[in-house]
Amino acid sequence: MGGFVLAEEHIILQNVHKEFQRKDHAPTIALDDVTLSIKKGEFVSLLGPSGCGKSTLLNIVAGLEKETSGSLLVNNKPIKGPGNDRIVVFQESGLFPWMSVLDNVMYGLLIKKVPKQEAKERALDWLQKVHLGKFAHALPHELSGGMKQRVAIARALVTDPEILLMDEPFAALDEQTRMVLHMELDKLWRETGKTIIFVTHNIREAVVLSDRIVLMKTRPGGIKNIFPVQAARPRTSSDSILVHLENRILTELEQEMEKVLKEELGSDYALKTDDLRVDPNNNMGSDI
Ligand SMILES: Nc1ncnc2c1ncn2[C@@H]1O[C@H](COP(=O)(O)OP(=O)(O)OP(=O)(O)O)[C@@H](O)[C@H]1O
Repeated sequence: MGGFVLAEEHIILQNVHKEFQRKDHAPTIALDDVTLSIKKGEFVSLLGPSGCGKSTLLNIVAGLEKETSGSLLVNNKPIKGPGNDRIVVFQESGLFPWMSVLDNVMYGLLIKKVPKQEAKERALDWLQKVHLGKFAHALPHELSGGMKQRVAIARALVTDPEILLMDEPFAALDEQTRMVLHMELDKLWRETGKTIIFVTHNIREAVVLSDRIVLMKTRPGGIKNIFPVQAARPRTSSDSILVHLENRILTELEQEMEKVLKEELGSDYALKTDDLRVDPNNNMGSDI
Protein backbone atom coordinates (compact mmCIF):
# COMPACT_ATOMS: atom_id res chain seq x y z
CA MET A 1 0.00 0.00 0.00
CA GLY A 2 1.02 3.60 -0.33
CA GLY A 3 2.34 5.79 2.46
CA PHE A 4 -0.99 6.91 3.89
CA VAL A 5 -2.70 5.66 7.01
CA LEU A 6 -6.42 4.97 6.96
CA ALA A 7 -8.30 6.62 9.81
CA GLU A 8 -9.65 4.04 12.24
CA GLU A 9 -13.26 3.05 11.61
CA HIS A 10 -15.14 2.37 14.82
CA ILE A 11 -18.58 1.44 13.54
CA ILE A 12 -19.27 0.06 10.07
CA LEU A 13 -22.79 -0.55 8.75
CA GLN A 14 -22.84 -2.33 5.40
CA ASN A 15 -26.01 -2.60 3.31
CA VAL A 16 -28.13 -2.76 6.44
CA HIS A 17 -31.76 -3.62 5.75
CA LYS A 18 -34.42 -3.79 8.45
CA GLU A 19 -38.00 -4.91 8.04
CA PHE A 20 -40.69 -5.10 10.70
CA GLN A 21 -43.34 -7.75 10.09
CA ARG A 22 -46.96 -6.61 10.43
CA LYS A 23 -49.92 -8.90 10.75
CA ASP A 24 -52.08 -8.87 7.59
CA HIS A 25 -49.98 -6.11 6.04
CA ALA A 26 -46.85 -5.84 3.95
CA PRO A 27 -43.79 -5.52 6.19
CA THR A 28 -42.54 -2.04 7.06
CA ILE A 29 -39.12 -1.40 5.57
CA ALA A 30 -37.59 0.74 8.30
CA LEU A 31 -34.11 0.83 6.71
CA ASP A 32 -33.05 -0.02 3.20
CA ASP A 33 -29.43 -0.48 2.14
CA VAL A 34 -27.78 1.73 4.75
CA THR A 35 -24.00 1.90 4.45
CA LEU A 36 -22.15 4.16 6.85
CA SER A 37 -18.74 4.21 8.57
CA ILE A 38 -18.09 6.14 11.75
CA LYS A 39 -14.58 6.84 12.99
CA LYS A 40 -13.31 6.52 16.55
CA GLY A 41 -14.11 9.69 18.45
CA GLU A 42 -16.46 11.04 15.79
CA PHE A 43 -19.71 12.84 16.68
CA VAL A 44 -22.36 11.89 14.12
CA SER A 45 -25.99 13.03 14.17
CA LEU A 46 -28.91 11.24 12.53
CA LEU A 47 -31.46 13.80 11.37
CA GLY A 48 -34.67 13.36 9.44
CA PRO A 49 -38.45 13.31 9.45
CA SER A 50 -40.46 11.10 11.76
CA GLY A 51 -40.39 7.46 10.71
CA CYS A 52 -37.19 7.63 8.63
CA GLY A 53 -35.54 4.97 10.79
CA LYS A 54 -33.28 7.03 13.07
CA SER A 55 -34.15 5.11 16.25
CA THR A 56 -34.08 1.80 14.40
CA LEU A 57 -30.55 2.53 13.19
CA LEU A 58 -29.47 3.55 16.70
CA ASN A 59 -31.06 0.44 18.19
CA ILE A 60 -29.26 -1.80 15.70
CA VAL A 61 -25.92 -0.26 16.71
CA ALA A 62 -26.94 -0.69 20.37
CA GLY A 63 -27.69 -4.37 19.69
CA LEU A 64 -31.31 -3.90 20.81
CA GLU A 65 -32.61 -4.67 17.29
CA LYS A 66 -31.18 -7.12 14.78
CA GLU A 67 -30.77 -6.12 11.14
CA THR A 68 -32.79 -8.26 8.69
CA SER A 69 -29.81 -8.36 6.34
CA GLY A 70 -26.49 -6.57 5.93
CA SER A 71 -23.81 -6.30 8.54
CA LEU A 72 -22.75 -4.21 11.52
CA LEU A 73 -19.19 -4.19 12.76
CA VAL A 74 -17.85 -2.46 15.86
CA ASN A 75 -14.06 -2.47 16.10
CA ASN A 76 -14.19 -4.79 13.07
CA LYS A 77 -16.18 -7.42 14.97
CA PRO A 78 -19.79 -8.40 14.21
CA ILE A 79 -22.32 -7.29 16.82
CA LYS A 80 -24.49 -10.00 18.35
CA GLY A 81 -26.39 -7.94 20.95
CA PRO A 82 -25.96 -5.23 23.58
CA GLY A 83 -22.50 -4.82 25.10
CA ASN A 84 -20.61 -2.81 27.70
CA ASP A 85 -18.88 -0.87 24.94
CA ARG A 86 -22.18 0.80 23.89
CA ILE A 87 -24.61 2.72 26.10
CA VAL A 88 -27.87 4.41 25.12
CA VAL A 89 -29.21 7.66 26.62
CA PHE A 90 -32.91 8.17 25.89
CA GLN A 91 -35.21 11.21 25.86
CA GLU A 92 -36.53 10.20 29.27
CA SER A 93 -33.72 9.88 31.79
CA GLY A 94 -34.92 6.44 32.95
CA LEU A 95 -33.58 7.04 36.47
CA PHE A 96 -34.83 4.77 39.26
CA PRO A 97 -37.16 7.11 41.18
CA TRP A 98 -36.56 5.44 44.57
CA MET A 99 -32.77 5.72 44.37
CA SER A 100 -30.67 8.79 45.10
CA VAL A 101 -28.81 10.45 42.25
CA LEU A 102 -25.57 8.92 43.50
CA ASP A 103 -27.06 5.42 43.73
CA ASN A 104 -28.46 5.78 40.22
CA VAL A 105 -25.01 6.65 38.86
CA MET A 106 -23.29 3.91 40.89
CA TYR A 107 -25.79 1.24 39.89
CA GLY A 108 -24.17 0.15 36.61
CA LEU A 109 -20.77 -0.10 38.28
CA LEU A 110 -22.08 -2.26 41.13
CA ILE A 111 -23.75 -4.55 38.58
CA LYS A 112 -20.31 -4.92 37.00
CA LYS A 113 -18.91 -5.88 40.42
CA VAL A 114 -16.84 -2.73 40.85
CA PRO A 115 -16.07 -2.46 44.62
CA LYS A 116 -18.50 -0.14 46.40
CA GLN A 117 -15.98 2.49 47.48
CA GLU A 118 -14.48 2.74 44.00
CA ALA A 119 -17.97 2.90 42.45
CA LYS A 120 -18.88 5.74 44.81
CA GLU A 121 -15.73 7.69 43.99
CA ARG A 122 -16.20 7.27 40.24
CA ALA A 123 -19.89 8.23 40.45
CA LEU A 124 -19.12 11.33 42.53
CA ASP A 125 -16.39 12.29 40.09
CA TRP A 126 -18.88 12.10 37.20
CA LEU A 127 -21.51 14.02 39.14
CA GLN A 128 -18.92 16.80 39.58
CA LYS A 129 -18.23 16.74 35.84
CA VAL A 130 -21.92 17.32 35.09
CA HIS A 131 -22.13 19.99 37.83
CA LEU A 132 -24.36 17.97 40.13
CA GLY A 133 -21.97 17.23 42.98
CA LYS A 134 -24.30 19.01 45.41
CA PHE A 135 -27.26 16.85 44.38
CA ALA A 136 -25.69 13.45 44.98
CA HIS A 137 -28.18 12.61 47.73
CA ALA A 138 -31.26 14.12 46.08
CA LEU A 139 -34.00 11.94 44.63
CA PRO A 140 -34.74 12.21 40.87
CA HIS A 141 -38.10 13.95 41.43
CA GLU A 142 -36.26 16.81 43.12
CA LEU A 143 -34.34 17.58 39.91
CA SER A 144 -35.29 19.62 36.84
CA GLY A 145 -35.52 17.91 33.44
CA GLY A 146 -32.08 19.20 32.44
CA MET A 147 -30.54 17.95 35.69
CA LYS A 148 -32.10 14.51 35.17
CA GLN A 149 -30.55 14.30 31.70
CA ARG A 150 -27.18 15.30 33.18
CA VAL A 151 -27.52 12.41 35.63
CA ALA A 152 -28.41 10.10 32.73
CA ILE A 153 -25.26 11.21 30.89
CA ALA A 154 -23.13 10.72 34.03
CA ARG A 155 -24.68 7.28 34.57
CA ALA A 156 -23.82 6.33 30.99
CA LEU A 157 -20.27 7.67 30.98
CA VAL A 158 -19.27 6.44 34.43
CA THR A 159 -19.02 2.91 33.02
CA ASP A 160 -16.58 4.22 30.40
CA PRO A 161 -18.26 2.88 27.23
CA GLU A 162 -16.47 3.47 23.93
CA ILE A 163 -19.68 4.50 22.21
CA LEU A 164 -22.48 6.75 23.46
CA LEU A 165 -25.79 6.39 21.62
CA MET A 166 -28.17 9.28 22.28
CA ASP A 167 -31.83 9.12 21.18
CA GLU A 168 -33.23 12.67 21.27
CA PRO A 169 -31.76 13.18 24.75
CA PHE A 170 -32.63 16.88 24.96
CA ALA A 171 -35.93 16.92 23.04
CA ALA A 172 -38.09 17.41 26.15
CA LEU A 173 -36.02 20.32 27.50
CA ASP A 174 -36.61 24.05 27.15
CA GLU A 175 -34.35 25.87 24.72
CA GLN A 176 -32.09 27.57 27.28
CA THR A 177 -31.44 24.31 29.13
CA ARG A 178 -30.82 22.60 25.85
CA MET A 179 -28.19 25.17 24.85
CA VAL A 180 -26.37 24.73 28.17
CA LEU A 181 -26.41 20.95 27.75
CA HIS A 182 -25.06 21.32 24.21
CA MET A 183 -22.04 23.16 25.59
CA GLU A 184 -21.57 20.58 28.33
CA LEU A 185 -21.91 17.61 26.00
CA ASP A 186 -19.48 19.20 23.53
CA LYS A 187 -16.93 19.65 26.34
CA LEU A 188 -17.40 16.11 27.70
CA TRP A 189 -17.10 14.66 24.22
CA ARG A 190 -13.86 16.55 23.55
CA GLU A 191 -12.42 15.54 26.94
CA THR A 192 -13.36 11.86 26.72
CA GLY A 193 -12.94 11.19 22.98
CA LYS A 194 -16.05 8.98 22.92
CA THR A 195 -17.71 8.07 19.65
CA ILE A 196 -21.22 9.55 19.72
CA ILE A 197 -24.27 8.86 17.56
CA PHE A 198 -26.95 11.43 18.32
CA VAL A 199 -30.54 11.22 17.04
CA THR A 200 -32.34 14.54 16.74
CA HIS A 201 -35.19 16.36 15.00
CA ASN A 202 -33.48 19.70 15.52
CA ILE A 203 -31.24 20.92 12.70
CA ARG A 204 -29.52 23.56 14.84
CA GLU A 205 -28.72 21.02 17.53
CA ALA A 206 -27.18 18.79 14.84
CA VAL A 207 -25.01 21.52 13.32
CA VAL A 208 -23.80 22.82 16.68
CA LEU A 209 -22.76 19.38 17.96
CA SER A 210 -21.73 17.19 15.04
CA ASP A 211 -18.67 16.37 12.96
CA ARG A 212 -21.06 14.93 10.37
CA ILE A 213 -24.82 15.01 9.92
CA VAL A 214 -26.53 12.06 8.29
CA LEU A 215 -29.73 13.33 6.72
CA MET A 216 -32.21 10.48 6.42
CA LYS A 217 -35.17 9.87 4.16
CA THR A 218 -38.41 7.94 4.49
CA ARG A 219 -40.18 5.18 2.60
CA PRO A 220 -38.03 3.31 2.69
CA GLY A 221 -35.85 4.71 5.47
CA GLY A 222 -32.27 5.34 4.49
CA ILE A 223 -29.54 7.89 3.97
CA LYS A 224 -30.36 10.89 1.77
CA ASN A 225 -27.16 12.88 2.21
CA ILE A 226 -24.21 13.35 4.57
CA PHE A 227 -23.02 16.82 5.56
CA PRO A 228 -19.61 17.37 7.18
CA VAL A 229 -19.63 20.29 9.65
CA GLN A 230 -16.40 22.20 9.32
CA ALA A 231 -16.73 24.88 11.98
CA ALA A 232 -14.30 25.39 14.87
CA ARG A 233 -15.34 24.32 18.38
CA PRO A 234 -16.72 25.33 20.79
CA ARG A 235 -19.44 26.55 18.48
CA THR A 236 -22.17 29.13 18.63
CA SER A 237 -25.27 28.72 16.52
CA SER A 238 -24.75 32.24 15.07
CA ASP A 239 -21.52 31.13 13.36
CA SER A 240 -22.11 31.98 9.68
CA ILE A 241 -20.81 28.56 8.54
CA LEU A 242 -23.46 26.89 10.70
CA VAL A 243 -26.28 29.21 9.63
CA HIS A 244 -25.45 28.53 5.98
CA LEU A 245 -25.31 24.77 6.57
CA GLU A 246 -28.58 24.83 8.52
CA ASN A 247 -30.28 26.40 5.51
CA ARG A 248 -28.76 23.90 3.07
CA ILE A 249 -30.00 21.01 5.18
CA LEU A 250 -33.41 22.59 5.58
CA THR A 251 -33.76 22.94 1.81
CA GLU A 252 -33.13 19.20 1.36
CA LEU A 253 -35.47 18.37 4.20
CA GLU A 254 -38.23 20.45 2.68
CA GLN A 255 -38.02 18.38 -0.49
CA GLU A 256 -38.19 15.17 1.53
CA MET A 257 -41.04 16.35 3.72
CA GLU A 258 -43.09 17.60 0.76
CA LYS A 259 -42.69 14.14 -0.78
CA VAL A 260 -43.89 12.52 2.45
CA LEU A 261 -46.81 14.91 2.90
CA LYS A 262 -47.95 14.43 -0.69
CA GLU A 263 -47.89 10.66 -0.21
CA GLU A 264 -49.73 10.87 3.11
CA LEU A 265 -52.32 13.51 2.28
CA GLY A 266 -52.82 12.85 -1.43
CA SER A 267 -55.27 15.39 -2.88
CA ASP A 268 -55.62 17.05 0.56
CA TYR A 269 -51.99 18.13 0.29
CA ALA A 270 -51.90 21.88 0.88
CA LEU A 271 -49.42 22.42 3.66
CA LYS A 272 -46.29 24.22 2.66
CA THR A 273 -43.00 23.44 4.26
CA ASP A 274 -41.91 27.11 4.04
CA ASP A 275 -43.04 27.44 7.64
CA LEU A 276 -40.02 25.38 8.62
CA ARG A 277 -37.65 28.12 7.48
CA VAL A 278 -35.37 29.59 10.10
CA ASP A 279 -36.58 32.91 11.39
CA PRO A 280 -33.40 34.93 12.16
CA ASN A 281 -35.19 36.59 15.08
CA ASN A 282 -36.17 33.26 16.53
CA ASN A 283 -33.49 31.53 18.55
CA MET A 284 -35.17 28.16 18.73
CA GLY A 285 -33.78 26.41 15.66
CA SER A 286 -35.93 24.24 13.47
CA ASP A 287 -37.55 21.13 14.84
CA ILE A 288 -38.72 18.78 12.13
N1 LIG B 1 -41.01 -2.44 16.79
C1 LIG B 1 -41.54 -2.05 15.64
N2 LIG B 1 -42.52 -2.76 15.04
C2 LIG B 1 -43.06 -2.39 13.86
N3 LIG B 1 -42.69 -1.28 13.18
C3 LIG B 1 -41.71 -0.52 13.73
C4 LIG B 1 -41.10 -0.86 14.98
N4 LIG B 1 -40.17 0.10 15.26
C5 LIG B 1 -40.20 0.97 14.24
N5 LIG B 1 -41.14 0.62 13.32
C6 LIG B 1 -41.44 1.31 12.06
O1 LIG B 1 -40.21 1.53 11.39
C7 LIG B 1 -40.17 2.85 10.82
C8 LIG B 1 -39.00 3.60 11.37
O2 LIG B 1 -39.23 3.88 12.77
P1 LIG B 1 -38.21 4.67 13.69
O3 LIG B 1 -38.79 4.74 15.06
O4 LIG B 1 -36.87 4.05 13.54
O5 LIG B 1 -38.20 6.10 13.01
P2 LIG B 1 -37.65 7.48 13.59
O6 LIG B 1 -36.99 8.18 12.46
O7 LIG B 1 -36.81 7.23 14.80
O8 LIG B 1 -39.00 8.20 13.98
P3 LIG B 1 -39.30 9.33 15.11
O9 LIG B 1 -38.47 10.51 14.70
O10 LIG B 1 -40.76 9.59 14.97
O11 LIG B 1 -38.88 8.75 16.42
C9 LIG B 1 -41.52 3.45 11.11
O12 LIG B 1 -42.35 3.27 10.00
C10 LIG B 1 -42.02 2.69 12.31
O13 LIG B 1 -43.43 2.65 12.31
